[in-house]
This record gives sequence, C-alpha cells and structure tokens, in this order.
Amino acid sequence: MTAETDVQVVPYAIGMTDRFRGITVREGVLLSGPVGWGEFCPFPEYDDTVAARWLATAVEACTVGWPAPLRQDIPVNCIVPAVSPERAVELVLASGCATAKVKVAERPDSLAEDVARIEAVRSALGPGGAIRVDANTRWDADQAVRALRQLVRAAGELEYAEQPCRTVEELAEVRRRVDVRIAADESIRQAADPTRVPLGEAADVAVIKCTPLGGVRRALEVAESTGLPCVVSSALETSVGLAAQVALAAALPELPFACGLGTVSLFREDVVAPGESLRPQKGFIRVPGAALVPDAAALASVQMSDPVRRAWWRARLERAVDGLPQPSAAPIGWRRT
Ligand SMILES: O=C(O)CCC(=O)C1=CC=C[C@@H](O)[C@@H]1C(=O)O
Ligand SMILES: [Mg+2]
Repeated sequence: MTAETDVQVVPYAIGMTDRFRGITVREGVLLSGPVGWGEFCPFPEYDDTVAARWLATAVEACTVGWPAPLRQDIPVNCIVPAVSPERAVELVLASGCATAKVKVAERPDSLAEDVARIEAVRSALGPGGAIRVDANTRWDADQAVRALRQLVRAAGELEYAEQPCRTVEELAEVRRRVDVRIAADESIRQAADPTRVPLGEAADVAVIKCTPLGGVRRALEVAESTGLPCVVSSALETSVGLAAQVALAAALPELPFACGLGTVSLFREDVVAPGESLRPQKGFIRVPGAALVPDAAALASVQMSDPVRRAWWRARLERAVDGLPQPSAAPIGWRRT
C-alpha cells in the first residue's frame, strides 16, 4: 500500500471546443498511485455504484498497469458532435481521419439538421471515407428505421449506426428492417452484467469502453463475451484516462474498425505535455511507450479552482472508494481519512 504522501488527487475542469453530450466543461479527478496515473471522471449524473466502476479503472492504471500491446498505432474516427454543417466540415478536415462518427437525434425534431450535418461530413471526407452515426438510444424502432433510411441517402453509405434505440429488442427490429450494421454501446456498458447481453440478433459491432466497465482487463472479458468485432470508444477522458482506452485497443486480438478515441480534440487543454497528448495525428493514435504523467504547467492551468466543485469531487471520490469491490486496492492517500 502506498503512503498518503506519495499520491496525488487533482480535480480538474477543462473547457470544451464544442458542446458534447450537453457538456461544455469537462470535470474529473486525476489520481496517482504506485505505478502511474489514472483518471476518475464519471459524468455528474451517474450514481455511486456506477462511479465505483469508473474508479476501478483508475485503480488498475495506478496500481498494476495494463496488458502488453499487440499493435502500436490505433486508427481512430473523428468525432462530430451535434454542430452546424460548417463546423462539422471544420472538425473533419482538421482531424485528418478517414472515418467520422456523427452524433444524431439530439432533439426529437433534429432529423433535418442531422441530414445536413451528414451531407457536410460526406463532402469533407470525400467518397472514400467512412461515416458512422450515434443516436444514443433516442429513437424508437420506427423512428430509427425512418431516420436511418434518410441518413443512408445523405451519406451514400453508413458504416454502422450506434445504439439507435434503447432496448436490445428494438435494436434487433431495426437491424431486421434496415440494411445498416448496428453497433451496441449503452446496451453493453449499462447492462447489469455486460458479459451476458443477448446481442446475437441485435448487433453487428460491440462498442467497448474500459473506463465505465472497470478497467482494461474487465473490458477484454466483456469484448470476448460479445463474440462481435469491437470498437473501443472514449468516455471523454483527458489523455491520462484515454491512455487506458488506447491500451485496451492495443490489447484486443482483432481491431477491424477505427476506434472512437479522437475526443481529446474536443478539449481546449490537456493534462500532459503537448508532445504526449493523445490527440489523433493523421487519423491514428500512437500507443504510448510508457504510462502518461501529467505535466506540471498543464496541471496548473486545468486545476479546478471552484472550492465547492473541488469538495464535491473529493466527496464523490471517497464514496467511490467505499464502493470498490476491494476498497483496500485504492492507494490510501485517495481518502482524506
Ligand atoms: O466514440 C467516439 O468517437 C466518441 C466518444 C463518444 O461518442 C462518447 C463519449 C462519452 C460518452 C458517450 O455518451 C459517447 C458515446 O455514446 O459513445
Ligand atoms: Mg455511443
């Protein structure tokens, strides 16, 4: 166990370039431990049980590290939030990525805007690029079928549609009715047991995120259990937390699609030195040769200054430590007591 003086707990707040998932400022906590740094950044609305799984991912990073990589470069998609067509073009062109994931269905009446965004992304990517969409459960099956037919026309072709509806049954129905691959995201990461989701008729692709699943090793088990090709996707972490997702992508036996790991580009600042930031370069993220360590100047700039928010994160961290399967696995300095 690590002495309290050896570990650090650093709440951060980082402005975003574009609103994403309703968020304009990303908050979380960077944590150090005996073998490196991890990140605890469950979204504010998540309860303590969910937050404890996010903390388990940081415990793994800080105390044991990750399995050895099988590859050195991870192809990634550029992420296009629900922005204007003009902004979508800027994001795609700036990314250098050949694949774009476009958020759709932000509002019940957003289909016309979604179509315009997809057309803009196609014009920026050119005919050879791949476009995937993510509706984050917002359609029912009929809405999904209608929307996907229009979005396929706008895109020319869709690589897949991520979580168009909430339930596995609805995913299966949409998959039967439209000629587009279906990817499961929330159906896996929000399941009571993510290794036992009946995806057989419902999905062609599994979106796997180690940050909410409790670590890289746990995510590898979940990935295997799906029996599907996997896409590793971010949970909107800084480079320190994203390094775990990159380690997962590097350790998967097969990686047939680009991963959803381009999200550091949505951050105005990062927590590591600019040369170490896990922003995609020409559509790829290089697997870091060593664990990422925050940069002192970057940390000084992103440290959370609001004492109320700092106390809120500190208390949340302490509750999440209590919620770990093995609270003693957390370095003792993560608790105030
Ligand atoms: O997959 C990507 O390219 C970006 C990551 C992404 O879309 C997400 C990150 C964080 C929270 C999720 O709601 C969202 C997703 O639904 O996949
Ligand atoms: Mg998703």
